[in-house]
Amino acid sequence: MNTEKPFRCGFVAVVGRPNVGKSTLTNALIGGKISIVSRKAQTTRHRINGVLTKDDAQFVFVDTPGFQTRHGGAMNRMMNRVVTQTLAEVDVVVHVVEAGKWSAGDEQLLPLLPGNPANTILVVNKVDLLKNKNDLFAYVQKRMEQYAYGAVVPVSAVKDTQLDVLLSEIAARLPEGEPMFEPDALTDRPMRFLVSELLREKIFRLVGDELPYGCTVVIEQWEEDDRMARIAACIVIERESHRPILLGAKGEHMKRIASEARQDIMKLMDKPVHLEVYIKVRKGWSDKASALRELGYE
Ligand SMILES: Nc1nc2c(ncn2[C@@H]2O[C@H](COP(=O)(O)OP(=O)(O)OP(=O)(O)O)[C@@H](O)[C@H]2O)c(=O)[nH]1
Repeated sequence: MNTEKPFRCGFVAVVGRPNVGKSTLTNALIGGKISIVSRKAQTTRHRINGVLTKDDAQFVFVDTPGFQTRHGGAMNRMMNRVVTQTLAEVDVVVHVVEAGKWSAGDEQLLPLLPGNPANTILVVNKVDLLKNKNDLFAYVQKRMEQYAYGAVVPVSAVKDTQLDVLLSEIAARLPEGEPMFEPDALTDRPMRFLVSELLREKIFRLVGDELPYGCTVVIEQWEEDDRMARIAACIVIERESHRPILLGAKGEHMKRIASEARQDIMKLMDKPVHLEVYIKVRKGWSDKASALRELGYE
């Protein structure tokens, strides 16, 4: 008789209102490495945030595009549909909330959670900030009255508390199956590619709905030694009129894009990073094969 535990592999979505600690948690689970897969290489429609491979399970963390609360009306409804669909397609949903806190943003997510709650795990993050741990019980009880989560795991993503418990709760809910990715394949992606993807992600998140056409990010300078890295990145836009959108009032969009990207790149490279980001206009670049080649896109 074969008594070995079967290997499990599946998709996990981490959701929650802004600032509850989703990125911190995902990075802590993946082991500090941010792994991004090129969309072209994807075997699935989901955008993959990272993959964690253990002895008995592979966890494929996917992004949940569309969840935002700043749009009203039709836009919001459309966005919500995307979220609902993603959450219905993944194997496990991790709903992150902040210990002791519940706000309108949390409330808005409830109707989007899957109809069958057994594979949805409530993660109560930031328990390190709780003054009185006894309050946790009443807090969790309230959450369970709203939605019958399959499991509840209080954690601290920054202090690495209970993350192993969370992983085993997720693993138990993944379907049996062979790993979809080589254990190290994703972390071997060239660092430059990851950095440009990180920047693109920040741009998309901040001004994605306003920029009428996509823009591309080209890494123009890369100097690195054991102690630090100096990176210069250029955001190539198609029209001069897109520049003010990217810049924002007093350049605040660009500042935010660069500073958030820098934080992530530092985590990724595990050393201080000096990041310079500037904008270049390349008229109609996306139509021109030669321009694309020049920019490193075949
Ligand atoms: N004390 C404490 N702070 C935490 C914990 N997890 C995350 N944080 C902090 O909470 C803030 C938000 O964390 P993020 O991981 O950026 O949150 P997010 O949910 O990904 O936020 P969005 O990207 O805006 O959706 C950061 O300042 C984190 O350092 C935790 O377990 N304990």
